[in-house]
Amino acid sequence: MSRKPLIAGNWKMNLNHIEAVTLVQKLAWTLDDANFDFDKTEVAVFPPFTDIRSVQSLIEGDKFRIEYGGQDISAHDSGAYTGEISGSFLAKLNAAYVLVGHSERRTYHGETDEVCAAKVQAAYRHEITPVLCVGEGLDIREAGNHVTYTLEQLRGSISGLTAEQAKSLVIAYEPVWAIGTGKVATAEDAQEMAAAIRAELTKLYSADVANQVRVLYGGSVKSSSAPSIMEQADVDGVLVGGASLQADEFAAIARFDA
Ligand SMILES: O=C[C@H](O)COP(=O)(O)O
Repeated sequence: MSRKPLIAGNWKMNLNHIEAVTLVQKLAWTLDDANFDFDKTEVAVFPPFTDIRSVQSLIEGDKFRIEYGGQDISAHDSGAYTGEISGSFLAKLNAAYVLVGHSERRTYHGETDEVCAAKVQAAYRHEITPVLCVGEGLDIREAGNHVTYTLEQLRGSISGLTAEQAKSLVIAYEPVWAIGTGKVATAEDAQEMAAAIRAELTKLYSADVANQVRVLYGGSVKSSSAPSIMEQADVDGVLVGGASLQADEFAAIARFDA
């Protein structure tokens, strides 16, 4: 079963819509100059909501083969939910992906597994692929409970998901202690969790479903660490934060096998 690698850049709350256009242009040109093979590896960016229309216009206008998505989605489709963004709005902007349950949403906005499960469902209602984020904090890792904890978070966040839906799911394992800290989990840590996630999906669904799900690693990924992470059998991509804000560095991560 061959899963197409996904190199995803989560800009978090960085770059306004003008800066967004500059970055995407530079990224596309850098990859083109390097004869990047978009058939072999997918590249996606997750800009702030206010940037997405500009990013869409640029990508569609210049026929760049870069995908894009939202950093969050409302569990609701419309109504009195001030500040929230409906999946229907993201779909109208041709967003291919949406992040769900990023640790910063879970930590600062109190998103529970139940909320994440509703957001995953909202994404599927609007034919957007969710990139579901899971991962443990430092205390849990140090106590050696990281696999149990992360799998429990996974089960809670995909509750109600059908096998058909699960096949296209993307899961990002992001150990919280490695996010923005410069501490990268080892490639073996990433593989251990990616394999555990796939084994859990086999139990919940089937080996066929589990083999189609893409599992990414995220947490302080740089162009120097990406190749060994991407070599791992169960790791299908990376979710990059800080390093995705520099076109050259993000392009170098996408060219992990160059
Ligand atoms: O979504 C991305 C992750 O939170 C990783 O961020 P980072 O690469 O800045 O550590």
